[in-house]
Amino acid sequence: MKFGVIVFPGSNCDRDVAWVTQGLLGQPTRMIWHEDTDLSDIDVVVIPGGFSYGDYLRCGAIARFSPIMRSTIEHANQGKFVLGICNGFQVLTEAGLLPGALVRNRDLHFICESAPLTVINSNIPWTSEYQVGEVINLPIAHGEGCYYADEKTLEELETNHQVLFRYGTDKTPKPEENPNGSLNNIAGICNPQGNVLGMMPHPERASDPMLGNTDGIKLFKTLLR
Ligand SMILES: NC(=O)CC[C@H](N)C(=O)O
Repeated sequence: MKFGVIVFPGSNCDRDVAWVTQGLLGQPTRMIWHEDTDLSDIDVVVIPGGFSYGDYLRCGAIARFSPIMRSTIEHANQGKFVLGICNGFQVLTEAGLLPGALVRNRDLHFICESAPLTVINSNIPWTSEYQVGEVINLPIAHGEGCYYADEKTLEELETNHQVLFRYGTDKTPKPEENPNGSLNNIAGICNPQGNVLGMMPHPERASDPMLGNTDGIKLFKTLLR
């Protein structure tokens, strides 16, 4: 499985992802500058976290116009894997590969902490090593992580089982366990086909045993089976 990690000006989690895919999992990994367009050798495209273009305008709103995004959309439309983490999730919604939007956190603060999440759907390749209802802890670090979508879109996400992770320790959203105000406590979703995943929490920051938490590594590992 060959991974491609996209690098925008302002990305800051690109090396962390490559450390997981290449360093920990031994998979070939290529860093891809956002002005490149060739993804022909890549199986899994990862859009990492960070502050692409300094978060000017809106997180991810400028990055989505980078040349590599046209190729990423083609890659996704061919049914191949795309993962957007944090700023990557914001870029995927801006690019229209995932529905909804990420807006300012409810309390208007940047949040940096470990968040409990419940796995809601383990029926797609990305999450198949987790159990439905399993509670995992992943770091969150964002200022615009509040997931928003209109009522119809939310309903579609729920009925199509596109919600993969919710904040909190229960499958049913518990408002008191919601760190950023995301509707339905949504922390991660996929497209209807299940090949494109976007999530605000950082699985790559909870993968190396040296960091004391490996709850995130299964997300990268499942694709290798
Ligand atoms: N860790 C990240 O990717 C941060 C994303 C974005 N810059 C935000 O603050 O919301």
